[in-house]
Amino acid sequence: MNDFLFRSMSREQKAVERARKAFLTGRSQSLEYRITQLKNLLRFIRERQKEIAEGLKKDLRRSECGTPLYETLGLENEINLAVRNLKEWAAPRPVSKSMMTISDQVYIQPEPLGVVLVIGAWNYPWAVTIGPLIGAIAAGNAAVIKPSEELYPVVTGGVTETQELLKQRFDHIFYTGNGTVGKIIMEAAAKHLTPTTLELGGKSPCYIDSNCDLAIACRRVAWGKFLNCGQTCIAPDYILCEPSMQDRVIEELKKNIKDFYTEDPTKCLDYGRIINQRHFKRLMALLEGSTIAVGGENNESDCYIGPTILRDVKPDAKVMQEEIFGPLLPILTVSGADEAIKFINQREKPLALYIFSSDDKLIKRMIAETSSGGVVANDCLMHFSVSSLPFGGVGNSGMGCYHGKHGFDNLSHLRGCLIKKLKMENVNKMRYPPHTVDKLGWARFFILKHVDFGSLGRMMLLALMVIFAAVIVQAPNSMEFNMALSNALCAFTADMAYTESKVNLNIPLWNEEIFPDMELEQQILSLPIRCIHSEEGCRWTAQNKLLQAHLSVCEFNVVSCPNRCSVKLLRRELPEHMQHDCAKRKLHCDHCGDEFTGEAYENHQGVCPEESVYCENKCGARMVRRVLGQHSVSECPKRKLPCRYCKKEFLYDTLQPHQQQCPRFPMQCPNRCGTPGITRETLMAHVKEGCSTAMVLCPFREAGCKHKCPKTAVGRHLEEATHTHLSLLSGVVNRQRLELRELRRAVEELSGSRDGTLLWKLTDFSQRLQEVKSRTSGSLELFSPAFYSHNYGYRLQVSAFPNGNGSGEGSHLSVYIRVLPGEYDGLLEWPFPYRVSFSLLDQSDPALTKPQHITETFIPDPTWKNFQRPRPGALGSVRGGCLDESMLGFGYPKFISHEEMKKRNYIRDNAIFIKATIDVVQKILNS
Ligand SMILES: NC(=O)c1ccc[n+]([C@@H]2O[C@H](COP(=O)([O-])OP(=O)(O)OC[C@H]3O[C@@H](n4cnc5c(N)ncnc54)[C@H](O)[C@@H]3O)[C@@H](O)[C@H]2O)c1
Ligand SMILES: CCCCCCCCCCCCCCCCCC=O
Repeated sequence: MNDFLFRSMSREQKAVERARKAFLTGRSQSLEYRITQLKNLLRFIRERQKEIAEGLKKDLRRSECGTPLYETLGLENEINLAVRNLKEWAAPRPVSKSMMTISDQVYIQPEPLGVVLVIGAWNYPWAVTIGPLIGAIAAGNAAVIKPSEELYPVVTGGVTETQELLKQRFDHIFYTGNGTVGKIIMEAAAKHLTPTTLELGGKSPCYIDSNCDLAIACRRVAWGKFLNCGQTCIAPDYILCEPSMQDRVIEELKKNIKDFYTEDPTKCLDYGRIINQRHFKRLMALLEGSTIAVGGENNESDCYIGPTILRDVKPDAKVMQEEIFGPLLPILTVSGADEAIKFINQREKPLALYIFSSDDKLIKRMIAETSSGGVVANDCLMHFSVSSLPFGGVGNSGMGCYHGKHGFDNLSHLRGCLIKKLKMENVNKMRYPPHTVDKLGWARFFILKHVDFGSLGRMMLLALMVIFAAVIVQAPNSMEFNMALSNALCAFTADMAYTESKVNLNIPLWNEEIFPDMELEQQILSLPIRCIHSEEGCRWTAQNKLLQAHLSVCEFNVVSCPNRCSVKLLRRELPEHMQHDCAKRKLHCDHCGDEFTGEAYENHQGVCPEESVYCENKCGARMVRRVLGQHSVSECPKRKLPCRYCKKEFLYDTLQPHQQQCPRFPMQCPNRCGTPGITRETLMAHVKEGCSTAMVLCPFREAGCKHKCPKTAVGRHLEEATHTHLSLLSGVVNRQRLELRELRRAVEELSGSRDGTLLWKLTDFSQRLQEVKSRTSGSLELFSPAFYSHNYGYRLQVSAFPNGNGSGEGSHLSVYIRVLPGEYDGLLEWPFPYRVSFSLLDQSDPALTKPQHITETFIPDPTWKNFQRPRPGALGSVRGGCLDESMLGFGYPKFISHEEMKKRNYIRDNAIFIKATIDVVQKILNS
């Protein structure tokens, strides 16, 4: 493949391409290679046990022991089994021969398929991914693995990536998951005619017969159902029992739920959680319409659903319409086994069927009259752990199977092999034209006879065929032929008796009588022959009668291992087998000297306490394994230890340096104040703020107190210096008052208008008027904000006496204007020269009546003192207190009478508006 093409491929294409390329090198075919890979896989599982269990704890809240118990131990067993038996599984498998193939080699040769795609699910992610992988490796395949995205989203990707993967060509797809996706997988596989294994699910029924020990049955059902929070493909989905048993079944299940998971399963480490909120919601919806007998507690945020039992569930209830895959256990009542069988058969074929009964006949009958992927009597789930049983579904629950040799076979192509020689053409003549009745008779004989010959029998038959061939050629249709054949058979059958072979030939002999022919027998036995294993390489030739003796020593003869390990192999392979492979061979461990069988030795390897090993922490130390534990825990400089203070883990030799910087390291206050719990990271703050002996400034430092004393003496200082602090504070108040005044002035400056118009609103008018009227002396003058006659012009202010002053006092509203000291006075013409107008605005609605404002206008009297230039430096307003108050404003003491004011809407919402306008000549405005 050229580099450019490879780079332009998708991630999935690349993975498959890489696997295929590796497969085509042929290296996965050698048994040694397969065994090494399996052993590597075993080591990986053992080394990563902790991480594997931790991952599942996070996903499913599986307890730490749950994962080894239900997943990885089983995988270890599967690998050991494959390693032990691979040679036998992968060897050619001789099959029975017919007369037609008696002299041929006929066998099945398992061969690798190529690249297998394994798609796993999330509920037992290791069992359903690595399990098939073991079969794939053992069978000599390459494999691409796609675990469920629930577990490793970053590594694997989700549906899109899987679908991309499915576009590739595989030699087998092994899918575990739900049936809907199963159909997608099959459809994709069909494009390349890829064989597919589908490990699906379904509703696995559990029939509890009235004839059984209910306490034990319910204990086993409760275990099988609530394990992994019910998320087990073969969990009992629902119970079928007779109505009279229902209450007792519920009571027993309830008792066991409590025994396994305590009164409060939320706190029990052995009780798991639902994988995600989507499934949580799905399960909660399944409860609709059913009666909860036990449990039902739930918490969505924690994905928790307690072990729940539903009673009197009807077949059409929601919970009975799909695989539950969660901790809900419906009970349906049936009249007995007949109805249970009918109920099961009316539904899709389940992945598992559970029957609890003490009646063996009933168990056998239920097995005979139903169908399911697997069946277990008087227990749940346990068939999954029996490697010799095929594990898989049927119909809707899947197709194909695995575990042990079944996985090997499923992922191998079992190739039929027939190897003939270009000889014995005379025998073959019976199939060549011209076809005759005699030839057909012989063909019938050769085709229909299936025999299992021992080696000697085979040889005899061969002799028979030689004779047959000779005769059929010379006298194909004569008496002579029949006689010769009969004689030959007599010799043959005599020999059979002698060898005690089980050959039972029922050859059609045209009803002729058979008689012994000693001479012919001798002739046959004296024939020079080659060893029956000559094709395999045996060079032995001698008289026929010596064959038996030869075979007992022939290197090419198949023999059973004398250790009774059940392996059959060529005699010449025996020494090698007995020395290296035999599971029952005796071995001494070089390290501890103990004796083991081969099988036990394999398990002993890697764990022998006397073997010298390097420290796993890579500290370089070497020691016997026996002391490794002690070394790792208490001596190894590379062992990990948690810091006593911050609890983070460090290598032993970096712990010391860490503690010199650890932020949680306990420290003493340098002032020796004795405060406990100070750490390196809090020390600075403590010394600065918390330490009782640290020198601190007086709290009145902002007011000007310079006193400094230990924190503990602050109280005394505060008592002693009350006077000083008060006078400092009054200074602060005065300063702030001045600042406030300054600020107010600045605000007024900014808010006052600069276009010669003031619109001034006086609120609460009647209250103010009332207030002044009730006073015995003095009047109330209200001041407008200051405003400017124009930009850079005169600074002015209007004042009003609500109750009047001078001649208007008590009867009128008086209005005046004042010239205030302003910023630009030095630039202006003096005395103030511009015409001034006052208006009291009529607030009537202009849409209803034309407003009639009261307006008075005057030209300033140039002799009036207040129209002269104000004293420089006297900036401010009258209210600011900086203006000479003797400088009276100019205006109208009788601007408008109180009576007049009431007539129209001069007062509205208790407010009046006074408008003042300064007529500045245009020339000034333009300048
Ligand atoms: N027979 C068994 O051995 C076995 C084991 C475990 C689970 N199950 C069954 O699996 C089901 C639960 O698993 P799940 O299906 O929820 O697991 P899941 O969601 O993990 O899906 C299974 C696999 O299918 C892939 N997938 C999902 N949608 C896909 C799509 N549209 N195209 C291609 N691939 C897609 C996922 O990536 C995943 O690898 C249950 O029915 C259970 O009984 C069966
Ligand atoms: C005598 C002590 C033996 C303990 C052995 C326990 C083995 C338990 C086997 C449980 C099987 C778990 C089912 C896993 C199914 C995975 C596929 C489906 O979801």
